[in-house]
Amino acid sequence: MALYRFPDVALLMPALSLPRILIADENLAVQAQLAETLASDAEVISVVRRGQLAAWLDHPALAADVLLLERDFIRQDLDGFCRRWQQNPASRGCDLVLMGEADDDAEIQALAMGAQDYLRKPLNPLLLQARIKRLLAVRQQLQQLRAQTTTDGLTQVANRRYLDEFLAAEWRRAQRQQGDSLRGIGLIMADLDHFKLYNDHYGHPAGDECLRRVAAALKHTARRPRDLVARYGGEEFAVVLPSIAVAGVEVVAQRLQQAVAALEIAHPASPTHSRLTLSMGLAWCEPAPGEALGLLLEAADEALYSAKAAGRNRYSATVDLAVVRSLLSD
Ligand SMILES: Nc1nc2c(ncn2[C@@H]2O[C@H](COP(=O)(O)OP(=O)(O)OP(=O)(O)O)[C@@H](O)[C@H]2O)c(=O)[nH]1
Repeated sequence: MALYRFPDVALLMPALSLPRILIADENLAVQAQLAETLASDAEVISVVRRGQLAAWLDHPALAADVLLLERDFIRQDLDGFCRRWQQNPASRGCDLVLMGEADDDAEIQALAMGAQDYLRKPLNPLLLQARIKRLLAVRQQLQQLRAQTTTDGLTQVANRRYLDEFLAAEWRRAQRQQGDSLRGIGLIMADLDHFKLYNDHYGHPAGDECLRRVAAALKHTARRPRDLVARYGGEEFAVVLPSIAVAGVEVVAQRLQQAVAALEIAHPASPTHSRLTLSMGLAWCEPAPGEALGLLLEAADEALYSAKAAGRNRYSATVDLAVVRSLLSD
């Protein structure tokens, strides 16, 4: 599957729209029966050819919550399909339910292959509805739980744990896409200037409110579907920019700086500026096979340090890891 889908934290929040169920079955009578049974609980999409299924699964915007798959639809290599399904990050967010004959061995095999459930044919509409409702309810609970464990409680942006997961997945994706012109990853480490003095002056609750407003402004600014804003710790945020050219990183940094300036948060205790400002370290990389992700973080961190040392309220030049690599090998 060509396209990669890693949900933004906001997408992990409980969905407000109906869940989407993709039904892959060549039998039109079964399709009609399923569509009628599930229509009140889900948006139902019918797929009757294998090519259509691949197109749906490959397209992140069309992502489904559940794939209801007739065993014979895949024919010879059902086991291989299920294995690829589990390994592929693009399908990780979608539950797999197999349908087939009323046969214990087939059901055991389906569950062993990683399907969430097995529906026996001929389908009993009430049983089918009950099973799918239960699956969707569990799914929603898991999504809520995942949202809690991946979101920073104070600022509601991604937390450090999700950042690590996200960056590692993007890094691997870029490593797989050798030759792709847009496989560069930008990383901006942003730190509020003299935030200790802000806290000392206004108190911790005001400091917390300030962090919330800045986080919202960053998130509003880095808003491409695959951009990620995360709280790295304390008053430091990380902004990940997948599929970006090196020149784009500074453009985003400039916008982030403007967005924080536009908040016009007074900071009378600051020795450098009368309003709250950000310092940012910028790094960019086209990851080579085998290259460690830690280098990108280190580069952005060091660049942040130099932006602070140069007087704050500024961003560094973008550190291109290819240049660092060639300097190291000289
Ligand atoms: N209100 C509030 N403050 C926090 C939170 N997390 C970290 N801080 C504060 O952020 C401040 C960070 O201080 P420093 O690391 O010394 O840096 P700074 O004052 O921002 O100075 P520079 O980074 O050098 O510009 C400390 O006072 C922390 O207590 C939080 O969740 N809420």
